[in-house]
Amino acid sequence: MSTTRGLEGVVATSSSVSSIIDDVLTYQGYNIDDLAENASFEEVIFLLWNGRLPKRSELDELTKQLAENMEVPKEVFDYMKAYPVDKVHPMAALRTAISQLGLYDEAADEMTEEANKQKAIRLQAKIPAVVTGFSRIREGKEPIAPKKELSFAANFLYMLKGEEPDETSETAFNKALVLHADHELNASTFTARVCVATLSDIYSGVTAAIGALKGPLHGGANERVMAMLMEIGNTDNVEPYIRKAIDNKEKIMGFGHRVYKQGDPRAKHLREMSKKLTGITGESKWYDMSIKIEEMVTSEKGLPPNVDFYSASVYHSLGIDHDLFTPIFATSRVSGWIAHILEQYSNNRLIRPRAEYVGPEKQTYVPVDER
Ligand SMILES: CC(=O)SCCNC(=O)CCNC(=O)[C@H](O)C(C)(C)COP(=O)(O)OP(=O)(O)OC[C@H]1O[C@@H](n2cnc3c(N)ncnc32)[C@H](O)[C@@H]1OP(=O)(O)O
Ligand SMILES: O=C([O-])CC(=O)C(=O)O
Repeated sequence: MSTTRGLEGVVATSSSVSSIIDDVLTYQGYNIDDLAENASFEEVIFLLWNGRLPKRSELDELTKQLAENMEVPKEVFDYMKAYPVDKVHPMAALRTAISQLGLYDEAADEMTEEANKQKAIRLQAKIPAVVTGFSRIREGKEPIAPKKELSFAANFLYMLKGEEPDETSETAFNKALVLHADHELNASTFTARVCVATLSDIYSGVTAAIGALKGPLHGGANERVMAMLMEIGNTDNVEPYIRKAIDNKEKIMGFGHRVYKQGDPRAKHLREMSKKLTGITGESKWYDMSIKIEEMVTSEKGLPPNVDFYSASVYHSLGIDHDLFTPIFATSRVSGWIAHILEQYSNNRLIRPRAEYVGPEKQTYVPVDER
């Protein structure tokens, strides 16, 4: 038996949800550049789940179903109020709350295609209320009920802040949601597929995926990019800070990727958004510092930025708390997880690879008092 560390380059399934070929990312064959410029997040959800873009009436129907399912059972918020909120990371709160949502879904273990599609809508619809509700509760405020007439992106920002976003913020947030929606067999999506391939339910699959996304080598990197920018503080400090990190062989958050070698095609959109939004807020230092870091890490380490690098200054400019960056990633990525979960169910086989045994052999049991 031979092993490949971290399963690098291993093709573990076939999928028609999204592809990365020669550093080009497509969702169901649509280039991400095209979608980022033109699509609403609701259209992308439909695309990922159905394999084609919706007609107007289909988009209206999905939007209506999402709006009707956005509210979260009161028990979920009551339970959140009992969390040690000042110590709990929002990703941990999200992981628990999504698992808890399954307790209040009578169809949680119903495995028909129709039941799973309905649960998919309920999960996608409720995740903004869960993320924003926790954010409000930890500030000692009540969660805000969604407004049915707002877009998915606008509703998220509305429920977070209590006021409807301006058009620039809504457009930027929608674009960020589109850019994060799916990404082939990344670690959290693989986790979701492994989980549901046992024929476990969709809530278990999404809960497991949230756990995987939380880690700093995956979705958790965006929050840490902002922590790095805050620590650096200003453009003059970039050079010595990054030099030290490179010399000490430290991982620089927001750089590198297992699949992309020339660069992550999502980063350029986020870079543009960062430039625009930091210009509007009058805090262009976050963008200027990011550009300087990118120049240094790219030229000295040959590592281009990934999706997490510029999303940090984008979300910061939208006035979002830094520890909500990864839950926002999850709010978008749940659409991709669900697409992969439904695809897995439709052609399922248990995922159970092998491990090469490298431990001791031919051991003989010795009673505990004789060891
Ligand atoms: C949405 C996402 O998940 S995008 C990724 C988000 N994660 C991050 O931004 C965290 C920082 N980046 C990383 O840790 C890595 O680049 C990963 C996890 C994304 C990819 O990891 P892998 O494909 O396993 O690459 P691996 O970690 O083995 O790195 C290969 C080499 O490049 C170096 N390297 C990779 N990324 C970085 C980085 N960000 N900073 C410094 N060095 C790096 C490694 O130290 C290693 O060097 P070595 O061969 O001298 O030991
Ligand atoms: O594909 C990966 O390994 C990580 C990533 O960029 C994503 O999940 O968006």
